[in-house]
Amino acid sequence: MSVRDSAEWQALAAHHRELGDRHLRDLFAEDPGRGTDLTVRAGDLYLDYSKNRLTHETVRLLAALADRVGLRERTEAMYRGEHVNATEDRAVLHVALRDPRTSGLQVDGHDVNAEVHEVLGRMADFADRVRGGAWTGHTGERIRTVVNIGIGGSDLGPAMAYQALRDYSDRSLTFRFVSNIDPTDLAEATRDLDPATTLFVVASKTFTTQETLTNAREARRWLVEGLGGDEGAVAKHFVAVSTNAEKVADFGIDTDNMFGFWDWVGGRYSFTSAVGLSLMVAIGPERYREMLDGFHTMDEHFRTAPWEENLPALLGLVSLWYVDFFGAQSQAVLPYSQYLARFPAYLQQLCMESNGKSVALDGSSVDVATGEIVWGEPGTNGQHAFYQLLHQGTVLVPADFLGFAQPGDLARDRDLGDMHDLFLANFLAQPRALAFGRTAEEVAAEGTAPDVVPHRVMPGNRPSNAIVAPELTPSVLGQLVAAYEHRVFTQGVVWGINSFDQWGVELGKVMANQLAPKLQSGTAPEYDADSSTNALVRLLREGRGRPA
Ligand SMILES: O=P(O)(O)OC[C@H]1O[C@](O)(CO)[C@@H](O)[C@@H]1O
Repeated sequence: MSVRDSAEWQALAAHHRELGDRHLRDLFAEDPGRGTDLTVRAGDLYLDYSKNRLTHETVRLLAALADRVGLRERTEAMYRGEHVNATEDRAVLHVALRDPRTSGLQVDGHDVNAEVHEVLGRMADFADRVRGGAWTGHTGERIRTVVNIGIGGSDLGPAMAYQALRDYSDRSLTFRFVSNIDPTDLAEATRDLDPATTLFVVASKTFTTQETLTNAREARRWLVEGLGGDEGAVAKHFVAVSTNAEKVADFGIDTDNMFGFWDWVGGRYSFTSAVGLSLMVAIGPERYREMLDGFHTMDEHFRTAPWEENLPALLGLVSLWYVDFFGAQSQAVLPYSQYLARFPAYLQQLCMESNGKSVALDGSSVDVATGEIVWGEPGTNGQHAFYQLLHQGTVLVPADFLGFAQPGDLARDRDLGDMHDLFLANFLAQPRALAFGRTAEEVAAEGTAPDVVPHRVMPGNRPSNAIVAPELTPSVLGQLVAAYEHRVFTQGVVWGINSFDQWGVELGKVMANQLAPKLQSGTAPEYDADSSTNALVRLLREGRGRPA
């Protein structure tokens, strides 16, 4: 039976018909306790979801829907290591990556905790050696720059987190992240580097990804050439992070220098696996453990808290309320922290690769809307770019505002507290303006010319969440990312889809492999694709000075 036919879904539909047009101004006027009642705390995070178009009754109905679809049972099945990724017949155990227990959970005949901690130990040893200068390059010099080569889940997590936790990173080391197969990405990243002091971390779950292997090959060529042509240099300057030891060895990286993980870690859920190696080198094993503990705090909260007090579940259920009952198609994520500049990009993969699905677990087509377009920019930059549409446009865009009471040590040491207050004032003002707006009467009362009044009216009733934490520490970052991971899972369970596969990205990869020889060949190729692609191939070949 489709979730749509359930009594719980129908109750929400009926409730939406009653509540749909109610204005947040009225909801706040009717319920003075709303601004503190519709909030929840988990770990260091405080979620205020009162500026959403809902009431306590909505939350009760959404919680009933979560029960109806068996969210609790599905969560337990995931944490137990059942193969909840049915289309790939795999367990989904990213929560085990941050579990502080060093042994116990048995899955498919393996002690998962023990294996996780063995790799974490090796990572810590390696990170300490690079940070302390004991790991030296081919010429005996210490490493000064770490270049992470990976894409998707093997890039976005560490790249986002490195930026988020710069305040905690070893400033004597430089970190760069190369992902795009556009040759300019690698060329720019290595342009001013000395091969003798550069270490490459090649991260790829499968170790078959075209972008990563091509970049890694070019990086190796650059390194070997730069160090006098000695292939022996590779061992000191390349380490791998992967599940595929065979392919790592084929590539020419000694598997002693490989940090493994497992097929039960999905790419976009892999940043707390060995994929976090570059980050661990940056912030050190101790801070890294604090981050893992932050993840674990949220994992336990999600597993145990009742839905109405469950921060990730509420995030998922409230967003679903907009997607399925208000027809919202996108979700803005607006971090008021420059350190979180890459957070929206990270969430794009997490949310859209997970829940951009139109087939249910049983193979039928879904009959409810799924997924959302996730996007955003750090405040206040976004305010001067796209907020106009959020305030007065015709589309409904629920937004998550993220804010931190303290700006971090660097800004604090420079005594920039007043500046941070201004920043926070913006963080407070925007959701308030979105929710409550400004009426025509209010605009006219300010002496606005009558013909301009309609242009200056702010309709309000635009929903948002505020997520607040004391400071962006490693632990808080972990809590935040885990909250969004479980938000995605919550949505996926209600929608009845598999949030852990990504078949939709395969076809483009196959076609790219078919088209590459047509661009590369020295003679005019056979034009056997569609007429549009054929014409574009011809144009690009001409542009590259090749016979078309
Ligand atoms: O880590 P790998 O195997 O190189 O894959 C990179 C990315 O490619 C995808 O498979 C598809 O985009 C992602 O899920 C994954 O994070």
